[in-house]
Amino acid sequence: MVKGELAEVWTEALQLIERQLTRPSYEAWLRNTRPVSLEGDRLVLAVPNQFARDWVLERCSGAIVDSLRRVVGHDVRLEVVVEPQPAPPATGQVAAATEAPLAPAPSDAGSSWRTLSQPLNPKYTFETFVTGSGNRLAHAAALAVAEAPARTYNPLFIYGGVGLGKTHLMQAVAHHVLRKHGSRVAYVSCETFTNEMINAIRDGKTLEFRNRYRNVDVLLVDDIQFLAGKESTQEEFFHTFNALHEANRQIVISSDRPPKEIPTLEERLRSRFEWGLISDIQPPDFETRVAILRKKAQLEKLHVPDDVIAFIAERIDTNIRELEGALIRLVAFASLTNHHIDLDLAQEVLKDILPPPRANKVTIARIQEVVAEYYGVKVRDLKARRRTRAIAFPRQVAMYLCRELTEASLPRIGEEFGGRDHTTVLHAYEKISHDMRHDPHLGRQIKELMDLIRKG
Ligand SMILES: Nc1ncnc2c1ncn2[C@@H]1O[C@H](COP(=O)(O)OP(=O)(O)OP(=O)(O)O)[C@@H](O)[C@H]1O
Repeated sequence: MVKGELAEVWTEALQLIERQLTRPSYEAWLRNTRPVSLEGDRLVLAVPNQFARDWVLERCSGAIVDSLRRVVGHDVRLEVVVEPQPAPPATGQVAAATEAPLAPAPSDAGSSWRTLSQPLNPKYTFETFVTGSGNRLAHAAALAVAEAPARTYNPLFIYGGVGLGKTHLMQAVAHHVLRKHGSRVAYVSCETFTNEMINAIRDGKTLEFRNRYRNVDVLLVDDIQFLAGKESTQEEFFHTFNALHEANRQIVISSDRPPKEIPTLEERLRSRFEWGLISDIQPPDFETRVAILRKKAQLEKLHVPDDVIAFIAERIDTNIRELEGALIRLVAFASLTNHHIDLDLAQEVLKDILPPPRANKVTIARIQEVVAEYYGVKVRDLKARRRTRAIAFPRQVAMYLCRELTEASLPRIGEEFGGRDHTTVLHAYEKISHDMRHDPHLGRQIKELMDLIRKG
């Protein structure tokens, strides 16, 4: 398997493995693994030392093999080798991190500066971030902050559900600031901040810890909800926040919920988080999901037909990580088994990971299936360019039902019927509505079809 594909497969597998292990175990042992090769059913994994090798083989080979089976669709034999150099970070997010993540270290900061920021994923930039109704405001605010740190919203607080792009957006700010201003940027997860603080206390180096964090131009802290219940970390973060804010430095924070819903967050911190701008990210709508998949395919130079993209986008509607995961799984499977990617393959390969269509959710695909069967034509014909009367009528009925029973826009319905214009859909809708009023027989057919479609 070529390197890029292997990285993708491993990225997806890591996301599944992560769910099966405790966070500290995952961070300690799997974060620094590197996939070396996957030939046939043999996966070679590199770890930094013998201890890690023993641990991985003894404690998580089951999780690894199990996750890989789900990604590539067959059993995999695991081989772990020791690679003494520090392996490049290989979590889902940073698998391909190659560029130097930090701005040039200020001469007085020395090596401690280098250890301050976590590595950035080179792919998480504004250029690769697709905007849509759910994230437009958060994107605009992040861009404004990146363009002019500490001059617009300070702090910027971004919150949203799992896998909706908070980390991507935070790191896009970091990349942009580094590139444009060459400033000192620190991107850390709340957990890293906490761990570093604990270590500093243990090693009697609290002063150094403070100086490091209070000397940056832009501080980005991811997943701040993990401050909940950690009193001394909250205390420390409070002072860091004040020092930076007073010195007119930019602070960007992300969380899975708004400040007032973070339990046991001290009032003084909560109110500070609310000083600047609070912006949420909502799940993407269908068009944005399609655009994200297209962008991903384009960035990875993958050819994925439009109907396959629409199929995945229709079925995964809440989590962008899962959306991308489904695409990667499909591409990996097709490449491993030398298959051409089409809708049949997508349905087969993704059947275990896609949520079942919601019982009461009527989709365009469902309407097309029912109408085609009812009138004895093929779904393929409904989507074809042909205009014969025998097909035109069921097609118009199907378009009418799509407009009545789904929330899809006219252009989107047109897209699903062989890329027809939205005016064609509107015409079909008006024609069938008109005919129904004059033809009770047609009225009964439509009613019958609606019942069949809703039965699911
Ligand atoms: N608008 C977008 N355009 C392109 N890719 C996106 C977008 N939003 C999210 N992604 C991709 O989806 C994946 C998950 O995003 P990310 O890790 O930023 O989510 P998150 O909100 O931080 O999740 P978590 O709550 O688990 O920390 C990433 O691969 C990211 O690149």
